[in-house]
Amino acid sequence: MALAAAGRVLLQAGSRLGRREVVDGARRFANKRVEVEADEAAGIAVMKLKNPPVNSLSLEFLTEFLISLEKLENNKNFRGVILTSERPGVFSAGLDLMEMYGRNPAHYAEYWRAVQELWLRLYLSNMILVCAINGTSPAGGCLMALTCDHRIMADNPKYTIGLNESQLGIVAPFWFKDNFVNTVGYRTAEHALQLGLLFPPAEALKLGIVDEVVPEDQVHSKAQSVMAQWMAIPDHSRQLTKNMMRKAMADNLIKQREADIQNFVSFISRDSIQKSLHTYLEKLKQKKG
Ligand SMILES: CC/C=C\C/C=C/CCC/C=C/CC(=O)SCCNC(=O)CCNC(=O)[C@H](O)C(C)(C)COP(=O)(O)OP(=O)(O)OC[C@H]1O[C@@H](n2cnc3c(N)ncnc32)[C@H](O)[C@@H]1OP(=O)(O)O
Repeated sequence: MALAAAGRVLLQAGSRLGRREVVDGARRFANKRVEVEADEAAGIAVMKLKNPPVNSLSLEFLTEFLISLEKLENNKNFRGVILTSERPGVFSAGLDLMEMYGRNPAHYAEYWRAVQELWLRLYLSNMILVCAINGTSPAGGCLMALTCDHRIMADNPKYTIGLNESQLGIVAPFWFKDNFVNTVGYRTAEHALQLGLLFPPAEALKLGIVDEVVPEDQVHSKAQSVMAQWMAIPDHSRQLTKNMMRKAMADNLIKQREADIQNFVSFISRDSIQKSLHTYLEKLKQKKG
C-alpha cells in the first residue's frame, strides 16, 4: 500500500514535469533523462540512464526513471530489463549532491522519499534486472546495481564501484548497508564501508560486488545472453524465490520509512555535514582545474 501511494505521488510529480513522451514505432520511449528500448515481442527492455554529465540521481531523474520502470512493470509482456548508461564511462555518480546541499528540510524529505522509492521498486521488481555497468558507479550508483539480479561490469581499470559515502563525510543508511552486506558478506562490508572503498572491476569481481567482468565492447551482448538464461526460468518460481530472498529486507525499510526520512533530514541538515559536502564539492571542482 505504502509503495503504491508513493508511486502515485511520483506519477503525479511526473505529469507536473510535463515531459512529452517520444514514441518511435512503439519500440522506444523516452523522457528527458531515461531512454527505454523496449522489445515487447522478446519481453526485454533496455533502460539507459541519460542524465548528463554524470547520471547523478537527481529528483527529476528519479521521478522519470520510476515512471519508465512502472510502465514496464505494468505491461505483463515485459519480463526483463537491462539497466545501463547512455554515456559509457560513467554508469552513475550516485545521489545528486546538489539535492543534499544547501536545500531546506522539506526538499531533503521529498528527495529521500524518492531515493527510498527507487531502491524499493528496483529491489522488489518482479522483472529480471540485469545491470550492464559500463562505467564508474560510486555510492547510489552502486546501490542501483546492487538491486539487480545479475551485474556485469566493463573490464576497464579506470572504472570503480562501491559505497564511498564515508569519504564524503556522510554515512550509508542501514538499507544501503544491508543490501551490501547481503551481497559481499559482513566482514568485507564492514571494512569497505568504513573506508569508503571504491573497487576496480577485477577486485569488485573477487568480492562479489559484480558477477562478471567482460571486455568493454562485450558488456551489452553479455547482458543479453545472461538475460536469455534467466528468461528460461519459469517466472512464477523465479519471482517467488526472489521475493522470499528479498522481502524481509525491504519490509525492514517499509516499516520504518518515515523514521528513516526524519533521520536523513536531521543528519543532512547538520552544519558539520553540510560543511563536509561543501568540501567534497570543492574537491570535485578542483580536480578539473
Ligand atoms: C546516521 C545516518 C542517518 C541517515 C543517513 C544519512 C545520510 C546520507 C547518506 C546519503 C547517501 C548518499 C549516497 C551517494 O550516492 S552520495 C554521492 C557519491 N558520489 C560520488 O562521490 C561521485 C562524485 N563524482 C565523481 O567522482 C566524478 O564526477 C565521476 C568519477 C563520477 C565522473 O568524473 P568526470 O571526470 O567524468 O566528471 P566530473 O568533472 O568529476 O563531474 C562533472 C560535473 O558533475 C558534477 N558531479 C559529479 N558527481 C556528482 C554528484 N554525485 N552529484 C552532483 N553533481 C556531481 C561535478 O561536480 C561536475 O560539475 P561541474 O564542475 O561541471 O559543475
